[in-house]
Amino acid sequence: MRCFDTAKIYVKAGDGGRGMVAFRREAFVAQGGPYGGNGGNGGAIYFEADEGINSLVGFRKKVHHRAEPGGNGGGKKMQGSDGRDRTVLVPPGTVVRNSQTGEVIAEMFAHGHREMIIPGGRGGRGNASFKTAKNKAPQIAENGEEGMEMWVEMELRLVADVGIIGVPNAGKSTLLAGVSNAKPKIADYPFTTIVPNLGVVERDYARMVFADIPGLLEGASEGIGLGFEFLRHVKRTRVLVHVLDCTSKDVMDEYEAIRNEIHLFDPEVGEKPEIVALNKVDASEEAATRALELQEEFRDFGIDAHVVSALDGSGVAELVTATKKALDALPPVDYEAEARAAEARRGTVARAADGKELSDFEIVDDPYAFYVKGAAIERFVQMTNWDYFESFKRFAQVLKMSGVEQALNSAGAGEGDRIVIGKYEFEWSRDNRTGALYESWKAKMDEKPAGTTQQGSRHWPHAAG
Ligand SMILES: Nc1nc2c(ncn2[C@@H]2O[C@H](COP(=O)(O)OP(=O)(O)OP(=O)(O)O)[C@@H](O)[C@H]2O)c(=O)[nH]1
Ligand SMILES: [Mg+2]
Repeated sequence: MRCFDTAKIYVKAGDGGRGMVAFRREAFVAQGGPYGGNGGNGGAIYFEADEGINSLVGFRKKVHHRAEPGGNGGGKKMQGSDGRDRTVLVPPGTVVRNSQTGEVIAEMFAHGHREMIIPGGRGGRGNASFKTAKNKAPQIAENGEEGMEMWVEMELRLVADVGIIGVPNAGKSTLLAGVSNAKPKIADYPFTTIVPNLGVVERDYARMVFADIPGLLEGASEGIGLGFEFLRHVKRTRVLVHVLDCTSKDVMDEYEAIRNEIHLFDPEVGEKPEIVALNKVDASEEAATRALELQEEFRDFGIDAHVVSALDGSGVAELVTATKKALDALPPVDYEAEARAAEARRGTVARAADGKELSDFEIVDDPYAFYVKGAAIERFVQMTNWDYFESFKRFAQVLKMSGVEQALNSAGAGEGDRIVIGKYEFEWSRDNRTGALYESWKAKMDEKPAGTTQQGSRHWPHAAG
């Protein structure tokens, strides 16, 4: 079964720009201070609900969505430019989940609702930012933080005011086509409609959105048949139009079956105002007579039932008028409150390393290497620019301060063992005197092919420790 109301896409925030190492060189300034600017921040990924879009089908063609990286810092303390944000437009009613964890990260209900999904990577600091009383001429700068990437799953929950429900073949799609501009699939066998159709109905200068809810049948609330998927769509409608086929032998049984399903699925949905359409009265004399009897029966229950023919349109205008009256009687939807409530229901998307300490890590080893796993230490390593010896020394310092060095030594890491932190791999050495550090840094720099940078290289080993 193909379903067009879900999609899976890849989003990535922009990487932060690299910080620069530069020194002031001006006539009459004898000892120029550090003058390297910070990198700009990467662009963020935003989602925005737009009523001009009514399905997720377009995301089949466009799967990857990336925000712009930040610019690198320049000399004269020039800050790199911030990367442009990327906004992904989705139809109102889209629920966005982290596809790995299943966690809901945004609910895009009202038109215009805009939300940041992933923050951009932070710009790396240039050497001007590293100046201290002790080190007046730092030769150190950071890489920008990598922008987070994520696969997200989107599901379109219809935002329809009116849900058309009924057993298969009752005439739901025919009714939707009759009242609105929609062109649903209509055929003389059950389950023609497997994707909910939406139709916009204009009445008295007001707009109502009708949804043709397909495939409701007994057992649907337990996930049997097609029903369960679509029952979810009924949730957000405000009024139900229940279509009955008067040519059927057991109209009342069918009515009860659907009511039971809805009630089992969600009692709250069962509480929504319901209007009954006694359909197909044009089909035969019997159907017309039966319709009038049924109308009486419903009246006894206090239910407003309309005799209609979705096919030739008789009674349909009155049905729409009654539907509008039922809608108008309900309190208006407070979309802003809904958006606030939705936001309160979930946590904010934070950078993985935010709020984490460098000392929050664990050591995992296998025959290949010792892995140091911790969001903050991984970010630190990723942002280290190995081109500068001072960065390398700072790295060695951080390994000591955070307790990583001690943990690796206790775990049995020995001379020449492989250490992996995030995407970077190192060779372990217990000798961490400055001279030894410098030798190993220099050896690796010389080894590096000319013209390459270390950015993004997975296996550029360094001695450290
Ligand atoms: N005579 C007559 N036939 C109708 C009427 N309404 C629908 N039909 C016919 O009934 C059959 C089913 O109609 P649909 O509108 O596809 O029914 P549905 O409820 O959407 O069915 P599913 O999508 O399969 O659940 C089609 O052959 C329609 O032409 C009506 O008012 N009179
Ligand atoms: Mg249908």
